[in-house]
Amino acid sequence: MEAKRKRRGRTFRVRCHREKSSSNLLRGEIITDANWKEFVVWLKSNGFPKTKLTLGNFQGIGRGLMATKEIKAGEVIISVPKKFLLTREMVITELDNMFLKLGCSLKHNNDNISACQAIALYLALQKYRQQKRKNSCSFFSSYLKLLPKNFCSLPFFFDTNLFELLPKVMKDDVQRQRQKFEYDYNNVKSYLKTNNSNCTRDNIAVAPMLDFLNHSSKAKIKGEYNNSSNCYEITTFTPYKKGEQAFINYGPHDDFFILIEYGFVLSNNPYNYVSVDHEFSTLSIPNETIAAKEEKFNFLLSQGFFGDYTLRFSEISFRLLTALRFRIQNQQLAFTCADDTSSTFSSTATQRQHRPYQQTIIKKWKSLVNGQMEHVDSENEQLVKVYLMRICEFAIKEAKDTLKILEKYDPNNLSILHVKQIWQESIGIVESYGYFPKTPRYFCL
Ligand SMILES: C[S@@+](CC[C@H](N)C(=O)[O-])C[C@H]1O[C@@H](n2cnc3c(N)ncnc32)[C@H](O)[C@@H]1O
Repeated sequence: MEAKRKRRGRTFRVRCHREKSSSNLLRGEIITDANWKEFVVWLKSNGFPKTKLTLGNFQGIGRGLMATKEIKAGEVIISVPKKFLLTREMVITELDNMFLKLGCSLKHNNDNISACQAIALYLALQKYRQQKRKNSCSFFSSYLKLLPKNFCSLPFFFDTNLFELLPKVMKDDVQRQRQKFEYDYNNVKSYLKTNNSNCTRDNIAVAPMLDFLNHSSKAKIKGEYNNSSNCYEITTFTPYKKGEQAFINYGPHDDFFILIEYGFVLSNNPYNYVSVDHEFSTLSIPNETIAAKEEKFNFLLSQGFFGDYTLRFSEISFRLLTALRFRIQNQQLAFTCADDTSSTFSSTATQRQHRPYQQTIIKKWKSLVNGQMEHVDSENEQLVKVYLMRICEFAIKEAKDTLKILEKYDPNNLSILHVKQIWQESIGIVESYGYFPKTPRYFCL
């Protein structure tokens, strides 16, 4: 009796409310709108295998799939029969039917369209029909109604100002993605006019239900086509309790890639990295002439060691270390040849006398690359640490300067938050590197 009275008290209710809120945060809320109900009926009436998953809304993530019962490690969580897969072939058949119904007499050359282009065209036409409130005759119409209404968080859509605040490596990839889009778009236009076009073959498919699964780098899964059941199956090796969100793993991707391709970022993503190519190139090394720097960069290029220098959580790329060990050797040599302060690596006549030094440097460096030697020597290793610190300081400065600029932008804009997180993660990575002092020091060598 006493216990019962206590359970009805205010503290109990507050605690219950708090527990409920925090479990909602983890578990999300089930979505039961008309579109979802129609989708479930469509799946069932067409023989889609039963799943222990339902659509939910999860705080901080959005829609995803929730376990309706306990799921054990090793269970197949989704099995998509072939007829539910929106493949290139399936879409082309649907497009042909659509064109026929529209009275289009043009014979499209289906060899000239890739899977990605055909699926995009099909989805765009379906969306257009939906907007015009025309009845869809597509087998997939119940699924198409559930596709996200917008997808604007990709850097593809960033305006020039925000685009300029992305790390350089991301900018290059976004530009490539924009060019690819332009190419695909033009190819689809040529296909519609039945002009000849050139398309590279790809192999993608859209899978109802399966495509509601969100990504987690911790999710352990296997996805493969089962030839005996003719289904694409997802097996999870991560168990889930009833009410938890189930995830798949889109691959070992860093946040640059995830933001560009999927429009979100993860915190503490173990695959994140900081690119320091620019910092390496602009590093000022005493006694290194412009000609010597160029010669060294050309040498690194010829050996396949130029660029792609990265820092990861407590890990410096071998490429960066190896390039640095090579690049700063002439500083050491410049100390030994104090009467001549110009570069060992220059090609001027006065420097030819230093060719033997150059040969020694290259020989030592090749031993490093082959793994025959670990370091050039202790002095070189000391200098490597000094220059690594400089690189870290420059990388942190760039991140902090960009974050300062981002402070002026709308703090509630999702894309701004994503870009901020990218730079904050960069600071975390650089600071995780042991040589870097927490309070920045600037060197004057
Ligand atoms: C295959 S869909 C997954 C289902 C999607 N959430 C939906 O509502 O249809 C992939 C998209 O889901 C979102 N997403 C996936 N994993 C996420 C995560 N861990 N955090 C935030 N958004 C995520 C991204 O917008 C991504 O482009």
